[in-house]
Amino acid sequence: MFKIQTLNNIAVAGLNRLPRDRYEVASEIAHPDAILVRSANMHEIEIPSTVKAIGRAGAGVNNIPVARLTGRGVAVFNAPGANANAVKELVLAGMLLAARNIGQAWRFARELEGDDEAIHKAVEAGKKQFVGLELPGRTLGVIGLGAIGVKVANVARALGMRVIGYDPTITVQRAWQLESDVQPALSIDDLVSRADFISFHVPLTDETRHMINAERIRIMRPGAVLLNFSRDGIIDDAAAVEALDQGHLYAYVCDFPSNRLKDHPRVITLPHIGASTCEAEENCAVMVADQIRDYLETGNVLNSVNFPEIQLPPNGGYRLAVVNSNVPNMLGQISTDLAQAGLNILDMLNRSRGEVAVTLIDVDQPVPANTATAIREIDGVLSVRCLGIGC
Ligand SMILES: NC(=O)c1ccc[n+]([C@@H]2O[C@H](COP(=O)([O-])OP(=O)(O)OC[C@H]3O[C@@H](n4cnc5c(N)ncnc54)[C@H](O)[C@@H]3O)[C@@H](O)[C@H]2O)c1
Ligand SMILES: O=C(O)CC[C@@H](O)C(=O)O
Repeated sequence: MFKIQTLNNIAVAGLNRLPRDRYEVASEIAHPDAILVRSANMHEIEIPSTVKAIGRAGAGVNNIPVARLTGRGVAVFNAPGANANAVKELVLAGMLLAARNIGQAWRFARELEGDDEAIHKAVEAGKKQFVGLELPGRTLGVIGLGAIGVKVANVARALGMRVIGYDPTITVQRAWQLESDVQPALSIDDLVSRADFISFHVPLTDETRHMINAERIRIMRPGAVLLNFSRDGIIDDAAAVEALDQGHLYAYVCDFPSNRLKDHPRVITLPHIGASTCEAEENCAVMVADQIRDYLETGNVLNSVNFPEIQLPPNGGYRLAVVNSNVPNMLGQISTDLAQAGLNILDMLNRSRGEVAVTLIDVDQPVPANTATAIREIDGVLSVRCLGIGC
């Protein structure tokens, strides 16, 4: 029986991918084999030594201590692209909210008082405060052209906007998906100096933290709009508020409220709902539950942020799944231990990524406990699991 701990609400469609005759799933559970999480901060919690995998039902993994877990041989999975459409739609809504002053206009309308004739008069007198602008012909700059950024760029093109993008590590797959008339910016400075709307779709890392600061805001076009549906910390909020107060920026739309931002008249904050649609929550939960199940049952790895992709079709026999440091002579030592136990290797696959390697070895008989222990004790081996029939 595998034990799965959930740290956040995970859509039922995903949990249903884990058959209850083989999986126990609960928010509080002793000795979990894997953890399913959305945005809960895992940096501060103790992750039990029994955990072999973390499944992030979403894109960003900055809430997970990935490097520490890699050192322990724990695989971290996410759900690339599974919530991208949801975020794209909210970014589009954010651009329209800002361009047409919808928040302020709505508040004005809600506060109208008197009979209908008085309201009609106040409407016609007051609406000039909310004159907005249209999107066609304006320039959108997209920083980060991954699953979300590409969708945002393409939908803006479809609306008649000019689009420029910046992503020094764009993948070939994403480049193929991008509308051909999206122009590459030379640098972040180049992009921010040419855009009317700037939308961020990068992970939060040491490199991207405060990617937008006072210096970069100074080179933005007067009246520019910032959209942050990426992560709190990508934009220096204090610098953005100062530029709004000085009238240099027009609006700031973001998914990360704070005391500084939530009541500002030119800021629209939403409570981190970029991925909060039924469709996105289901997509993420199903994708990540399938990946966790595959990893626990077969050792195969798909969509991990720290482990190499590895796929060895299960043959119904006995499998050893080893996670080890990516250093010389690991395979030699492991196969020597197997040979000493009289086990014949039927199939084997080894893949590495950075400092970590995963080795899947199918053998003709169950792996004796003392052989598994001997392999576990090899210097550089991070984890060993015996999988399949009889293990
Ligand atoms: N608001 C929400 O609810 C919500 C939902 C989903 C994702 N997100 C955030 O959005 C981020 C992006 O999601 P995604 O699914 O598009 O991820 P992704 O991995 O598909 O794309 C991220 C892109 O950013 C690029 N990038 C990395 N560093 C960069 C840099 N310094 N400059 C320019 N580009 C850089 C990468 O090359 C990649 O193409 C996530 O990491 C997460 O933080 C937020
Ligand atoms: O789980 C969520 O609701 C937010 C997910 C989002 O921030 C992500 O990075 O995918």
